[in-house]
Amino acid sequence: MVLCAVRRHLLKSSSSSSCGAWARLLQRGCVYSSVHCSDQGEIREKLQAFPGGSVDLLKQESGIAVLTINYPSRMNAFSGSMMVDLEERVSQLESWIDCKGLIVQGASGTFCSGSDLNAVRAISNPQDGMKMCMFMQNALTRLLRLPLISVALVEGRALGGGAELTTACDFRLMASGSVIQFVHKHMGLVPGWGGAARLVRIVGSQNALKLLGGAVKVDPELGLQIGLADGVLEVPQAEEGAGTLLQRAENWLSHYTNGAAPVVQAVKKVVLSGRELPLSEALRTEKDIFGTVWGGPANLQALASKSKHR
Ligand SMILES: CCCC(=O)SCCNC(=O)CCNC(=O)[C@H](O)C(C)(C)COP(=O)(O)OP(=O)(O)OC[C@H]1O[C@@H](n2cnc3c(N)ncnc32)[C@H](O)[C@@H]1OP(=O)(O)O
Repeated sequence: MVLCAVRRHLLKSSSSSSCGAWARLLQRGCVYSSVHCSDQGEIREKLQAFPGGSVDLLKQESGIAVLTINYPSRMNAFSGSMMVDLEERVSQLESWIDCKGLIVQGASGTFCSGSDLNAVRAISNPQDGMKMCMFMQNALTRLLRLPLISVALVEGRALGGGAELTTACDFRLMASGSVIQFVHKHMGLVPGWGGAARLVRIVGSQNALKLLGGAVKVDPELGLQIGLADGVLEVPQAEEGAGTLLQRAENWLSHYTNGAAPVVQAVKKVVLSGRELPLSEALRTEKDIFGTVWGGPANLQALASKSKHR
């Protein structure tokens, strides 16, 4: 119910800024609206029965947030309570007015090894499996639709649901030695957190079929070649200091997040509507979003500075 209220608030504030089509797109953030509202409590309760680890959010003054998947003793696998945590962190990001960027990373040198297999074994009946899948589809769809530019910083392994999580970000940066692998077939599964639908849009259906059908290990070189990776970062040597990989990722992301928050957010919104809406609706949405930045502070400042684009 709380989540529904947040969403209503978001929709209201989006509509009042004359972005009706954008508001409708946000509304689509709930892939399964019944999951989002009425069944939410029941699913949350079931997921909370499998505790462990956490998903941590650090919002920085720069407008860049860091989301950390944190369960090192299980290679950052998602326990049930971490799925609920993730959804709550996404809600917090949805209501962050000054957001510009997000880095999604794993704790302790590895990204995420998918679902916690202990929880998977305990909820292996199809009904509960589908509810978990719908919950994660909703959370990850809302993550991808945030009005900010997101990047998955993949260090170590991103396996199964962890590989799916990388596709819910706008970009993927692979650290040297890292691997993204959709291991689902080896587990007698297919992606269920929306990872297949998103993968097809990122690498095309031929490559997606190869990656899923062959459970291919994607290293940084292959990642760049097929467009799954947007960049490769060298893992810094120990003497260079802790946290340096994250700093490198922040530097990389800053090329896209420099500038005023409303403009960065508008960039993401026009791209998202272009990708998700039919052309006529996307054009109308683009016009509405254009209206929110035209004559705005960043636009007026740029006009006053007589800048040349050399
Ligand atoms: C729709 C979602 C579908 C899914 O995500 S299904 C899950 C897909 N993921 C997997 O199957 C990953 C299975 N794990 C592995 O392959 C290996 O543990 C992995 C990640 C390559 C790491 O190998 P190693 O470096 O040799 O380390 P290790 O095996 O000793 O693991 C360290 C501890 O972490 C645990 N762990 C790793 N992945 C886990 C998982 N997904 N769920 C639950 N526990 C997991 C592992 O059991 C081990 O724990 P412990 O030290 O034996 O208590």
